[in-house]
Amino acid sequence: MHEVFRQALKTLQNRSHLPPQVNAVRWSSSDAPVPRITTHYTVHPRDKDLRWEGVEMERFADEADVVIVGGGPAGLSAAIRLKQLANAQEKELRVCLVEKASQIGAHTLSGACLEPSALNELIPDWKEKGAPLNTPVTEDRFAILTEKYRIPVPILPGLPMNNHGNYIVRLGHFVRWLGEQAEELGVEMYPGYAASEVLFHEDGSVKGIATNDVGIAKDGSPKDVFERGMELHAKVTIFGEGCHGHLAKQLYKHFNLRENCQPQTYAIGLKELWVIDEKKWKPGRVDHSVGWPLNRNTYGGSFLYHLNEGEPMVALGLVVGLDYSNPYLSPFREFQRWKHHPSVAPTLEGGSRIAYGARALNEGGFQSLPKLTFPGGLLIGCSPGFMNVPKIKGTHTAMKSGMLAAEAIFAKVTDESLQSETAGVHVPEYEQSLKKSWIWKELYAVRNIRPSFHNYFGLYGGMFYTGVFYWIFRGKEPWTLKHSGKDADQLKPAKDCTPIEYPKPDGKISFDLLSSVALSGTNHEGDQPPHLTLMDDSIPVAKNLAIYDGPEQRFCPAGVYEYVPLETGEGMRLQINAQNCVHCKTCDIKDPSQNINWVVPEGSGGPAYNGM
Ligand SMILES: Cc1cc2nc3c(=O)[nH]c(=O)nc-3n(C[C@H](O)[C@H](O)[C@H](O)COP(=O)(O)OP(=O)(O)OC[C@H]3O[C@@H](n4cnc5c(N)ncnc54)[C@H](O)[C@@H]3O)c2cc1C
Ligand code: SF4
Repeated sequence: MHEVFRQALKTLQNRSHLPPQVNAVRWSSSDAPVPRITTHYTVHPRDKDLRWEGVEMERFADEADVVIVGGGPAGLSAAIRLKQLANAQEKELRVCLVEKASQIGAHTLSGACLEPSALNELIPDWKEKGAPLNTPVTEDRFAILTEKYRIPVPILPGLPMNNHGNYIVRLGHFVRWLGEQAEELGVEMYPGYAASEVLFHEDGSVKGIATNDVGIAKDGSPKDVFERGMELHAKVTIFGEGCHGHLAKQLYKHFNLRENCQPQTYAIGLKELWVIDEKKWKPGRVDHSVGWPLNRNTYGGSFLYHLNEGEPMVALGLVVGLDYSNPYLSPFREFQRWKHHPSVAPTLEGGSRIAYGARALNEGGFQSLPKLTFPGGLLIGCSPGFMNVPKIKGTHTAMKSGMLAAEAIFAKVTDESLQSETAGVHVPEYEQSLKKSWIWKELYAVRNIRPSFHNYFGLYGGMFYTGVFYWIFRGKEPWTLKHSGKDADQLKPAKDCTPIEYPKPDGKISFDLLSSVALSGTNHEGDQPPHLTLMDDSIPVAKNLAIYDGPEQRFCPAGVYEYVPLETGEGMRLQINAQNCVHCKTCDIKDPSQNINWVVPEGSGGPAYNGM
C-alpha cells in the first residue's frame, strides 16, 4: 500500500482523538454523520485496522481439566465440589477459576438472606470453619406500602417469603470465605482476570476461554504496554458468570440454547449499607415490602435486613422488575424515594450510608431456563437463571447447581470407559441430575407466581394468585403461565407516558447519583475503549432519544449514559462515562434497541464492594 495512503487512513482511524463533531463517521445504517462512540475491537475488528499491523497477537495457552468462569457462589461451589471429590479419590484434577473482580467477592452484590440448604450439603462443618453467617433470622415481616401507611401481611407457613432458619449475610464476605475454602482444597484462583472470549475446537466444541487483552487506548489503538490475554483450555469449561453473563449470551446464540424456553426476564436491584443508631437496631429482623413507591403495574419490592456484624448495620434495597413500561421511570430515584417512607425513614435518621451498588437479577424462573449443556461446557447458577423470584433467593440454587455440575463432570472426566465424541467433553448428565434435584422441584412450584402479576390488577392480582393457588396447590396447578416477552420490548414511547417528578434528594436519607456511585468504589482505567459497546453509534440519538427520551439515562444506576449537546450546537450526542459502570448489566437487558453490548473491561475494573 502506498505510504501516503496508509498515513491518510491512519489519520482517519485516529479521529477519536478529535472533538466529537469532527470525529464524525459515515458508518451508520442511515449514513448520517454521527460522532464516533464505540472503538472496541469486538465491534471494529483489529485485523482490518492498520494501527494493529505487526502487533504480536499470539497468546500463551495453558491446559487444565476444568476451567470455571466466575467466582460467585455457583462457580466456587463447583470448584470446591470438584476438588473435594478429586482429593477423596486421590485423583489429579487441575481446576482453574477466573474472576473479573480484583478480589473474590468484590463484584458480588446481593440482599442477602441466605438459605443454608446447599451450604449444609457442601461444607457441613461450615460453623467450625468460620463461615461468616453471623445473623440467624429472628423476625420476619412483610407489608404492603401505600404512600403514607404500612399494611402488615401475615407470612403463612410454607409461603416463599418465610425466612425461618435462614441467615442474613454480607454475600461478598461469604463468597470471599468460599474462595478461601476453594484455595485450601487446591483450586487455582485467578482474581482480576476476566474471560473475554469463548474458544472452540475445530469440531465446534468449547475448548476453553481467553482472558482479556490489556493495554488498548481509548481510541482502540494498541498502547506500548499492550499485552495479549491468555488462553485457558479445559476438558470442560463451566460458565458461572451470574445474571446475564457476557459469554453466556454468545453461547445461547452459538448453540441455540434458548430455542425451547421463554425469554429470560429480569429486575434491577439497588442496595445500600447503613450504620444506624444502635437503639433502632434489631439484629436478625427481615423486612420485605411491595407497593409504594412503585405503582401496581410495576413489579418490585424492598428489603431491609438488620445485620449482626459487630456494629449496628442494616442492608436495604429496592428491586424493580425490568418489564416496566414508562421510560421516565428511574429505578435509582424510586429507591431514594422509598427510603423516605414513614415506616423506613425513622430507622435511617441519624445513621450514615457506607456503601451503594446495583446488580440485575433473573426473574424468568422455570419457564426461562435454557438448555444447560453443550459439547465442552455447561452453565450454572444465575447465568442460566436458577433464581427463586418470590423468595428473592438464588444463592442456594446457584450453589447446588455448581455442585451438581461438578459431580457430573468429575464422574465423566475420571471414567476412562466414558469416551467423549467431541474434543471438548459434553456432560448432559448434569442437566439430568439437575432435573431430579430439589432445585427443579422448587422452581417448578413457584413458576406461576411472577407471571401472575401480568394482569389488569397488577400487584394485587398477583398477590391474590399467590394466596389462592400457591398456598393451596403449591404449584401443582396443571398450567404454566407465560411471561409477557423480553424486557427490552416493554417500554412505551415517551409521548404516551407521563414524566415522573422525583423529589430532590435531601442529602441525609436520599442522595444524588454521583455521590452514590462514589460509594461503590468502582474504577476503570480511563484510557481504554468503553466496554459499553454500541452495535450502531447512530441508534442512541435516532431511536432511544427520539422515541423513548433517552431511557438509558434513567435505568443505568451509575450515570454512565448522558445525552449532551453536540459541540456544533445542533442536536445531541450520547456520552458514555464507562468508568462509572458497576457491572449490573441493566443496559444490555433493557436497551429498547438492543444495541448495547456489555463486554468485559480491562483487568480488574469494576466495583470494589466490601461485603455487598
Ligand atoms: C439486589 C439483590 C438481592 C438479592 N437477594 C438475595 C437474597 O436475599 N438471597 C439469595 O439467596 N439470593 C439473593 N439474590 C440473588 C443472589 O445474589 C444470586 O442468586 C447469586 O449471587 C448467584 O450466584 P452466581 O454465582 O450464579 O452469580 P454471581 O453471584 O453474580 O457471581 C458471578 C461471578 O462471576 C464473575 N464474572 C462474570 N462474568 C465474568 C467473566 N466473563 N470473567 C470472569 N468473571 C466473571 C462476576 O464478577 C461474579 O463474581 C439477590 C440478588 C440481587 C441482585
Ligand atoms: S453501564 Fe450498564 S452495566 Fe454499567 S452500571 Fe450502567 S446499566 Fe449497569
